[in-house]
Amino acid sequence: MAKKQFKAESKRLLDLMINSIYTHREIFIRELISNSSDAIDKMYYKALTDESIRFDKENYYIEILADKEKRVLTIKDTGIGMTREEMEENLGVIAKSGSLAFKKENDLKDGYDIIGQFGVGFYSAFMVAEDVVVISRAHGSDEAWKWESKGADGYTIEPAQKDSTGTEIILTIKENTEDEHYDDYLEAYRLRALIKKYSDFIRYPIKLEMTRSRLKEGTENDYEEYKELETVNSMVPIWRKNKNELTEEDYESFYSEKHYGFDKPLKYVHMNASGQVSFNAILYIPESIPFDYYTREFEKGLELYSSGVLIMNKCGDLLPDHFSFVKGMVDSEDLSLNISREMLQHDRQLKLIAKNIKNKIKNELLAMLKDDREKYETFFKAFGRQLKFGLYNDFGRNKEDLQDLVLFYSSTERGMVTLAEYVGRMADSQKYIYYATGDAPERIDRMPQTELVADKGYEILYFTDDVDEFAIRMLMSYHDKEFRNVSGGDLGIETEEEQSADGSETNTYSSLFDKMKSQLGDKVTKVRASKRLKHHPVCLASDGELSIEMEKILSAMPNQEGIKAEKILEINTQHEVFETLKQAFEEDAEKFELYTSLLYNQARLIEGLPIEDPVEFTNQMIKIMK
Ligand SMILES: Nc1ncnc2c1ncn2[C@@H]1O[C@H](COP(=O)(O)OP(=O)(O)OP(=O)(O)O)[C@@H](O)[C@H]1O
Repeated sequence: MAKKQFKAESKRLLDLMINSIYTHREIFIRELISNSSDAIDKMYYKALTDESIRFDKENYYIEILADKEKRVLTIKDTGIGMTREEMEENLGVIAKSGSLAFKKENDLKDGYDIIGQFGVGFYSAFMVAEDVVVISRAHGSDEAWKWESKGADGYTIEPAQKDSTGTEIILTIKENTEDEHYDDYLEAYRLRALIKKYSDFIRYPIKLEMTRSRLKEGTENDYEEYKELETVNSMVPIWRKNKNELTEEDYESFYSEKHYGFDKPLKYVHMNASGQVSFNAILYIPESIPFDYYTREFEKGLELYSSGVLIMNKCGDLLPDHFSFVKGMVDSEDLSLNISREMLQHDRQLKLIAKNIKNKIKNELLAMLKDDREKYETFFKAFGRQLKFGLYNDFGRNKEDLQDLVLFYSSTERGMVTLAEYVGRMADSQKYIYYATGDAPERIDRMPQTELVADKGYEILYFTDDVDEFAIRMLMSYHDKEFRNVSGGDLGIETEEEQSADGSETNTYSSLFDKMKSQLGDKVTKVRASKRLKHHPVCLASDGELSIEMEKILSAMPNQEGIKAEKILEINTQHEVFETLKQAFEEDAEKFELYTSLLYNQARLIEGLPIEDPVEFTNQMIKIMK
């Protein structure tokens, strides 16, 4: 029998195929199963137009058998098979796809499931096999043919024996090497996992031969091994089913089957989109935070399928960072896959799908916020931080998507509120949206800086997360209402009369304040009479771009230690302590110095800032206690 040679280009191509197209050897099984599925599909389509063919479902399946001793893995199907010519054309010419040709000839529109299109998948078998035999009998033919190849050397075709229509691919699996454990592909449990991973939604049964053991008949503890075919794949993808037929339990079991999380999903969304781009998606919002969510190791993304075949485990491009908590899958036939089917060409369709998904998640969250507040707050507890990071990132580019989804603790409502709710409640006289920063609501409640705003009866948003103030600064305003830190300069509250009174107070005591300032040096930029303090003698404020809270956060980061907020020491001139201070200013320089230092340190303590010299501070306390 004459050995036919691959054309020179084909040889190189085959070499490329085997060594560089695919990153994971294991996908050979996906490729061969997809071919078998295509071959059965072709029978199905033929039966649609040819009355002589009956398509009885039970006769169409794929079988996978592994023989460890002989190192042989066989993939059999009852599909359309190949004639001798088809073998020549499809297996002898790389990048020739009989499946694509079939799709074109039969004018199959999108929506049909034929998977093959590049004419290369078959050769991935050479990544794991040293020898590949294909025995096939075409539909309507009574002869069978055997194709055999060891790779780049070429192939042979000869007559063969086969009783029924279909194809058998017989792989002699390579010996193990230091780097690669080829034996894996002969282990039933491993094969089962691979089939589940890549080909779970192939529409025809994939039957895997499993070795099991049972008690020998007539014996009490004598076991024997036997072989049994087990259907491994789920076949009908849940996302193709009619939504009305599916129950909450169906979605929940899909969530756990796919290992999207160990929790119960808080919400699921089933999308069937058509139009500019058609795709199906099942998305989940988890109930609890994955343990690695707020770490660098966390990888966002959705599973991506094309015609039911897994293309990517985590396609990050499908989700914006601020919705990175979403789990689930997308299936679309409109994607431009690259030849390895492992990646997508950066494509318009994918962008369109991502945009649709983003809008859908946003709307679902808004709906949850409106209709099920308790659930939304559970969600926000877990992932609210990520939404706030989203507001801050990319220079606030996503604020339209996110500003109505964030919640903050409210001083008057004693619970979480939206910005819209806050603004809706604002009094006519109120110019700004006020916020205060601190570790916890209870601590912020007691902050002297909140006194004036709270006394006016205005609501204050409590920022307890590191990211809050940064996010809000990026947002700048909400529906034309600007944000104001209660510790900041102009609070827009005082009447003109009050303002000039405060101004004149600062003037009245200017020499006293100057003296305090010169003692404190660079520690503060200014000492002034406070407009906001009611019951406390002293506080720190900052007028500049950077608040004291932001300084705390930034200085905890590496290489940011030098960042300082402008600090202003504010003194309550109505407080009785101020009387003592005034007296000391007139009469006792040493006492004045002591009081200035103590007041400054108290202001730092209230602000949650460390005291620069704790020993000196306690010595000073002892001095006044004596
Ligand atoms: N099990 C099979 N039964 C019938 N024909 C097959 C079978 N396997 C492969 N073929 C034929 O061989 C051709 C080449 O297969 P190959 O896997 O290389 O490419 P493909 O499936 O067409 O495209 P892709 O590279 O996108 O998978 C197929 O198009 C099909 O015509």
